[in-house]
Amino acid sequence: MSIAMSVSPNLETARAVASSKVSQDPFDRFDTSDLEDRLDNQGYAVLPGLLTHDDCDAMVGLYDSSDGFRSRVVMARHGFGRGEYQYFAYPLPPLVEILRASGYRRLAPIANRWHASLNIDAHFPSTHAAFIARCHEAGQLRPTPLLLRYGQGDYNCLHQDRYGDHVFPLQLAVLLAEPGNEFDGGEFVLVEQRPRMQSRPHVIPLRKGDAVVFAVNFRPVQGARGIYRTVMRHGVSALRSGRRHTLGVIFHDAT
Ligand SMILES: O=C(O)CCC(=O)C(=O)O
Ligand SMILES: [Fe+2]
Repeated sequence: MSIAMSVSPNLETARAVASSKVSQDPFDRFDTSDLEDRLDNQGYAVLPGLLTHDDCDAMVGLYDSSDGFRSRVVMARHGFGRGEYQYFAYPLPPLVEILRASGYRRLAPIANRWHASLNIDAHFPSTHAAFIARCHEAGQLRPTPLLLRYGQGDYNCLHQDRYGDHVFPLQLAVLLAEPGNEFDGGEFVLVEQRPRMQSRPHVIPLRKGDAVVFAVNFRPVQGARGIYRTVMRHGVSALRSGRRHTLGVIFHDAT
């Protein structure tokens, strides 16, 4: 039996769809200034239907592939929660690559404005290739986009995805399964820690294919006496049933 025949038809389809040339930039449908307003006002923004259901299914189908990933993490082993994820290896699937390059291009001006408002020196170049070159020069060489998989009772503890000194302050997660149909529970949660105040929770309702763009580690907030920063963490509440997958796109690479 040839190697190709031993691969399941679903996996074959997933590979074909996920590696086919992406003709349309998924961000084209969205108004960047609206995205910017929402990020400024709340530290996150939902992009409804960033990916089609077919693209979501193709991404999920990649999870069981024996190649294309650099490592697999079982969350309970590290106290990260329950469930598992895999980091993609380079070269990334074309759809992930386009989300990373195009997402970065749209978010870099916002990241630069956020940093300027908080008097942080780091300035982000306009292309993702230039930013990744900077990460690689600093020894942050390993790709960070990932696929996550949760089953009943699984959850993801509040965390921040920083992987070295070079941190791009915004990231993206795409929900690849339909709540209420493929799973219940498993809600995306952001917690915002405000200086000398109690922390504020945000539960972000997402449907299959929706993306949430959110602050990696902190965001600027306009206060009565100037701009201050709040610390952001994200996680996922426990699934009551079913199976939930997400695609995470982090723009910096890891040491
Ligand atoms: O599964 C989720 O919704 C959260 C994924 C996550 O932590 C990430 O993309 O960084
Ligand atoms: Fe994360």
